Amino acid sequence: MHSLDLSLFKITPINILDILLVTFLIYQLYNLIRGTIAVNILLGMAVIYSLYFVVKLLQMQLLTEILGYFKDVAVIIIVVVFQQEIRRFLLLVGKSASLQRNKAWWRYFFGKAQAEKNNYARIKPIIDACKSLKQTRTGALIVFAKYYDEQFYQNSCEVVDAKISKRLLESIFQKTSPLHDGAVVIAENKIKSASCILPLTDKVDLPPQFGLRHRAGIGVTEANEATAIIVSEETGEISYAKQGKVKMNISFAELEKLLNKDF
Ligand SMILES: Nc1ncnc2c1ncn2[C@@H]1O[C@H](COP(=O)(O)OP(=O)(O)OP(=O)(O)O)[C@@H](O)[C@H]1O
Repeated sequence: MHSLDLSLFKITPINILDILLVTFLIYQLYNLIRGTIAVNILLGMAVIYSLYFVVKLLQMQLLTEILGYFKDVAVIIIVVVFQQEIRRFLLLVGKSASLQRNKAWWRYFFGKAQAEKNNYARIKPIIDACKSLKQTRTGALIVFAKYYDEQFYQNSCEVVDAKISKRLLESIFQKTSPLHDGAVVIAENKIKSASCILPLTDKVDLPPQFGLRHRAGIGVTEANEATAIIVSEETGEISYAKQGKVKMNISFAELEKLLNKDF
């Protein structure tokens, strides 16, 4: 009599770690594509994939062959269709880790209080500018890029490369300024560029009052390791976008906290 080979079912700590890591990766992937058009594309691919197995089972040769071609190039299709999501995922895995490390070193050498004081001096002109933009109902989009990807930003931007100041931010977004259309990008503690045309998010579940400015603010945080402040021209409300998610109508105290953490 044959005995059942139980070695196949042996669960080792490595197997558990493996399963946990795969679950974590699937969860991260789900977070990245949740609410985007990518979910529909993924569903479409799953339907075609299932169809392939059904027609193969039914021995429908012509359809099996046609769907088989599709199955063979599925990896290429995934890379092309999901390039934004893959880019975001890789950025998430790689760059944030090194940034956290830099912050930790700074705090280790100079102490937490000094680090926070230093940060407040950096973010104060931005908060002051937002206050004034809100008051005058001037639309604005300010992006904080953790890494200034020259190729990504410079193609569609005017180079500024100036010290961050309230008055400069106000002047850029003045309706009569030639640079007011588009976004300002702040990186490496400088206003690096203005008038940037950014990728729009393809999210379908956004509030109806969100137009192109909000879509661009969210879109840039999906494609890059960046956060964005959006000041609505219509309502003066301030929104904050990070990793494709947006917090609406935030207070200045909240904005300060968020910038302190992210900038
Ligand atoms: N791709 C883009 N990248 C950066 N900025 C953009 C982009 N598309 C539009 N904008 C900016 O958004 C402005 C138009 O905003 P729109 O009224 O459509 O947005 P909104 O989200 O409704 O914001 P608001 O509440 O300020 O009206 C443009 O004048 C331009 O400055």
